[in-house]
Amino acid sequence: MTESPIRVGVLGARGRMGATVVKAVEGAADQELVAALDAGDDFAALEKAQVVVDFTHPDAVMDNLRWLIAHDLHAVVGTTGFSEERLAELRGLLADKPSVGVLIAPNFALGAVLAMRFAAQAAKFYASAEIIELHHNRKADAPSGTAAHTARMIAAARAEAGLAPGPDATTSEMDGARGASVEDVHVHSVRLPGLVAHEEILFGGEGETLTIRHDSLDRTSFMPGVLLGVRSVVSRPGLTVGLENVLDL
Ligand SMILES: NC(=O)c1ccc[n+]([C@@H]2O[C@H](COP(=O)([O-])OP(=O)(O)OC[C@H]3O[C@@H](n4cnc5c(N)ncnc54)[C@H](O)[C@@H]3O)[C@@H](O)[C@H]2O)c1
Ligand SMILES: O=C(O)C1=N[C@H](C(=O)O)CCC1
Repeated sequence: MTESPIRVGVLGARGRMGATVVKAVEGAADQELVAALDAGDDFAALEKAQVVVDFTHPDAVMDNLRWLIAHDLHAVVGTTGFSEERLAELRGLLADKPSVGVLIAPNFALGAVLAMRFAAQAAKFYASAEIIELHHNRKADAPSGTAAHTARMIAAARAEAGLAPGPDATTSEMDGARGASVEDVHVHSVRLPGLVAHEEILFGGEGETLTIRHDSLDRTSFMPGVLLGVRSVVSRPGLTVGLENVLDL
C-alpha cells in the first residue's frame, strides 16, 4: 500500500526561498502542497497542512511559530534570527504539545552543514579562527544565521577541548574593523549583488592556515535539505536545531 503524501504549507511563498520551496514541494512525489501564503494572507488555509515550511523574516517568524504550535502543526524553519531566548520560548511551548516537531536549520545546504561539522572538528586543533560570510545585498540580517551557528559550534568545540581563543595583538582598531564577535569568534559580513550564500571559516596555527569554504550558487542547493526536513519532522517531536541532527553524518 502506498503512503499518502505529506501535506505541506509554505509561509513566505512569494519570497526568494519560499517560491523555490513551493516548486520543490510540487516536484516531490511524497509531498503535496496545500497552502502557499505570504504576509497578509489568512493563515486558516494552513490548517489543511501537516507540516509548514517558514522562510519569512526574523521579525515575523516567532509569531508564525506561536500560531503553528498552537494549531498542532509541525514546522520546518529556514528563517534566521534565533537567539537562546527564542529557542527557550519554543521549548516551553512545545513542552505542552508533545506530538509537535519544530526543525530549525540556519542552513539547509548539504555542503554548508558539512563545512560547519568540519569547522567544529578543526576547532579542537586551532585556537585561532575567524569567519567571513558573503551574501546577496538584499539579505535582511547580519551576521548570517549560518555564520552565527558556525561560531557557536567552534566555541562549543573549544570548550570541550579546554582551548581558549587564540590571542592577537590588535589593540587599536576602527569600530567594526574586526567584525562582530560571536562567542569570541570574529565574524565578517560581506553584502554584494551577484552573490547567493557563501561562507569561509579560516583557522591559523604555527606556520599554516586552513580554510574551509562553502558556496551556494543557487537557491536549489537548499531544497534537498528542506524536503528531508519535511519528511523527518513528522516523526521528530520537540525542537531540533541544525540539519546535522537529521542527516546521517
Ligand atoms: N536556512 C536556510 O538554508 C536559508 C537559506 C536562504 C535564506 N534563509 C533565510 O530565510 C529567510 C527568508 O529569506 P528570503 O531570501 O527568501 O527573503 P525574501 O525577503 O525574499 O522572502 C521573505 C518572504 O516572507 C514574506 N513574509 C514576511 N513576513 C511574513 C509573515 N508573517 N507571514 C508570511 N510571509 C511573510 C515576505 O513578504 C517575503 O515574500 C531569511 O531569514 C534568510 O536568512 C535561510
Ligand atoms: O539568503 C539568505 O538570507 C541566507 N540566509 C541564511 C543565513 O543567514 O545563514 C542561509 C544562507 C542564505
